[in-house]
Amino acid sequence: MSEVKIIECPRDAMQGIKDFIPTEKKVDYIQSLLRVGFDTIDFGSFVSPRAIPQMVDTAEVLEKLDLSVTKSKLLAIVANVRGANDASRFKEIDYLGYPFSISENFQMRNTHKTISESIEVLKEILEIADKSNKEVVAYLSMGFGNPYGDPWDVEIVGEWTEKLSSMGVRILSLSDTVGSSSPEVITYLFSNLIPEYPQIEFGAHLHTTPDSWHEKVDAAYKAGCKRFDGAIMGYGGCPMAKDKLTGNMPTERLLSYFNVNQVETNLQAMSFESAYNESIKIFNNYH
Ligand SMILES: CC(C)C(=O)C(=O)O
Repeated sequence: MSEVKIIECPRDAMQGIKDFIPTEKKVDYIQSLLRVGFDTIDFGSFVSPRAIPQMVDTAEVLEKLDLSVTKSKLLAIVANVRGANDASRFKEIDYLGYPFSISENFQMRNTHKTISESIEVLKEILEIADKSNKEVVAYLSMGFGNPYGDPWDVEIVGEWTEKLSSMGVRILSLSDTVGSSSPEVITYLFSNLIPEYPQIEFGAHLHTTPDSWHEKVDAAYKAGCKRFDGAIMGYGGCPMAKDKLTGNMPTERLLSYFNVNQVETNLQAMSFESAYNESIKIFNNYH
């Protein structure tokens, strides 16, 4: 039995790559991840192809995956009601991931909506998920700090957690979209929010520079977080934050942390190695 959930995010790794990665290559890469035993694969997004052209073939990728080899669940990111409706048609998708930024500036940049408009969107997405037998994973983007000039403090994060909880969100991933978190803030937030909201599964969607991955994971794990997002080699980052683009938490670092600390992840080492090689093929060839 795994003691932590690891969510692999090929979507976040690929979404900012300019060269179009052919659908078959995406399928091979995601298919290799499906064999590893990750709790969830954040495999694609149903968003405007004008905003994120790389993800235009998410539906086609999904149709080509062989899901008989896996117990991993599938998560697709949606940024509006249209995307949620598109994703909800696929019974293979378990989770609709909704990025909700507590930075007005970033929310506008990411979805062309204000925070209060985005809350209305989230209400509708929760209803769509409910009707289509899916669960919403809400991401509190800029959850650990805000470099875009909007007010940010831990009380604001607490107020938004309360609001999302009252709306029925049951999985809330604090998201460090631009890698601005510090171990102190990570510790403070998880160790206060987790006991206060026992009905919520909290996750850490961390972005990081190579020198600070360990202190971030260590802070989150020791503060009680059991759900971690990562991407092999730390590829990717949010294209809407191009001025502050910071890579994802490298999955191999997460795994080494859990290995050293004897935390069971139940991942298949050999399959992870093949997936690692598959992802290197992609990221060496497409930029
Ligand atoms: C959609 C979310 C999870 C994201 O990729 C980010 O905030 O970095």
